[in-house]
Amino acid sequence: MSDSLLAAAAPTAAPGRISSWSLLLGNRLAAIGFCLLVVLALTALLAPLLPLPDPNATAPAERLQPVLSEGHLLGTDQLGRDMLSRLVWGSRVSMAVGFAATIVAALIGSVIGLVAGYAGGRTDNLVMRGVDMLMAFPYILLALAIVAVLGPGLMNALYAIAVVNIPFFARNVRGVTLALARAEFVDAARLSGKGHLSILATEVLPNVLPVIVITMSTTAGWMILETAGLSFLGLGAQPPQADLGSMLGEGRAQLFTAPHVSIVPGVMIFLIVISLNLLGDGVRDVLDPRLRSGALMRPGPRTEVARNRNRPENRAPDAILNVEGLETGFSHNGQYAPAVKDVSLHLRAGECLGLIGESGSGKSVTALSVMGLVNSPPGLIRNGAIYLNGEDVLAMPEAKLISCRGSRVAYIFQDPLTTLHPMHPIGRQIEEAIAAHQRLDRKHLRERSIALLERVGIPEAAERARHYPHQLSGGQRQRVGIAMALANDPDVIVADEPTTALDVTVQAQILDLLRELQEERGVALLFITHDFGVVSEICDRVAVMKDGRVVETGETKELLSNPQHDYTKRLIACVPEIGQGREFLSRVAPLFRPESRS
Ligand SMILES: Nc1ncnc2c1ncn2[C@@H]1O[C@H](COP(=O)(O)OP(=O)(O)OP(=O)(O)O)[C@@H](O)[C@H]1O
Repeated sequence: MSDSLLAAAAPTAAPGRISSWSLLLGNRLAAIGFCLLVVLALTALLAPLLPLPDPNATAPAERLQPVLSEGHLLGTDQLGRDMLSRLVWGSRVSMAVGFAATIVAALIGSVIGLVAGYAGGRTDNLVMRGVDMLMAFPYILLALAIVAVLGPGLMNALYAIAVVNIPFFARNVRGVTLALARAEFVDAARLSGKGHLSILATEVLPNVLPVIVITMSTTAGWMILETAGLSFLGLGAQPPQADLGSMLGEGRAQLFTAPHVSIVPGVMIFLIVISLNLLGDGVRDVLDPRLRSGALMRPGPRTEVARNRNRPENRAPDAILNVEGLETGFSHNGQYAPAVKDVSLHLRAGECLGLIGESGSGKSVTALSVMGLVNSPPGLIRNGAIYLNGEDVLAMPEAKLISCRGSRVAYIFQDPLTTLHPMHPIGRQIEEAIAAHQRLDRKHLRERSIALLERVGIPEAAERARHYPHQLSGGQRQRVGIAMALANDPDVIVADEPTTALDVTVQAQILDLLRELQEERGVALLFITHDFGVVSEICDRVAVMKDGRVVETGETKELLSNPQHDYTKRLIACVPEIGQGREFLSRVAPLFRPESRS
């Protein structure tokens, strides 16, 4: 278990607000980049105050002194000038030009990208073709051409480098803006009457900002290199003024006799660029709340399990799946908060257990914990045991757990459009699900996938197998999801609100299909829902969850006719009956006011 998760397993702390600053410095690499950059930038800024010799004062008698020679810490160059002094003054020039060019390119490029991506259509086409034309030239050739027109000199090098980098910003920002311009929260802002400028500034820009910052951080280093390149070619800093590129250029002739003359500015360029890149990554993480919470990090293959978890041994002997004392939570910045606590459930072969509760009560976290599918980070199973046919899933080796997914426990999710791959035909996706666990040749895979599609009620299955998810209706897609879950004859199917996104008639058909399949194959079904109507249709038993705990369990009929817990009573009261109308609303609304909640 990683350090952070060991920390997470420590006593629970209330999640507090952590400043962006401490988050940035908490990222070790970003902190190193930041400290390095501060030291380099301060040294460059304070160059006039430092006790350094004149960087341009030549001393032919002292030419090419080695590093650590008397009076010259970094030696001297071919004209006897002090390398340390030239390095500090040269870094000052290179950084100033690199940063200034970055800001100019970022400002102009981002505005172009924002306008093109937001406006779309013709404007986008026109603007982006212009940008493409700029990008079509090799950048160094373009920079050389600009300097050739404007004449050599540092300012002209700055303009040239800013211009050649504008397309990178424009392209990156335009790509993100294009997707954002069609996002629902932007539509909502439009509907609320906001103008284009205000939408761009308040809705789009904050989401694009991390992209701008990360592009700035990577291109700033790049631009310092490009400035150095132009100066190296004699088109940037003009003698006797030093910048890192011109120092490199001057050192070229002494590469073998006095390598320090080129190595010293080379190392400095490396340090500046690496510190910028490290800091840029850290800043991006702090700016994006999803990265900050770990939500965009690549999760591990299974949910982390605390080593010192309580592992209850008691379990229902005839159950195929036992969840005992499960506690799963999430840790952010070392602070752990449980999402489900002390959850115990059991499920027998051929039985359907409903898991019901309001949104956020912990149903999905419980269901995903069964196969270690809660993303870690930030997820952590801190306590409990999950027995599948008597074997503790949480103690299984990783390879075994992965092989159980789909073959012994399969999942059906709410929205098959997000779980089916949009680029592959559905038949192929079912074949892949089978091939993950069974060695079959192509012909048999195809036959089996068509048989499964037929079994779940897809008409003309052989033809439909070639269709893509977007060519099917919502109900048909869910049938494909069910076919995939059945692909390897699992013992348990976890269905996480499989009918919520469907209309009532399709919902009824899917429930019938699940019931039929369950009876036919003897599979155990853990059915997650908000809806007692659905529970009464399909579930043999039901567990009611509230605030991460199971508050009541029982046979469906018994629980519906004689609920014990207040919360269950309120949930049942919410099931409307035809013809109740206003009377129903006036009866139910007060039950869910804060003062009546327990
Ligand atoms: N990645 C996460 N980081 C932090 N908290 C999370 C994360 N995922 C879920 N939670 C929290 O866990 C709790 C339980 O969430 P869960 O998704 O299990 O609810 P649910 O009962 O399935 O709700 P719904 O019916 O809306 O799907 C919620 O409070 C949620 O905020």
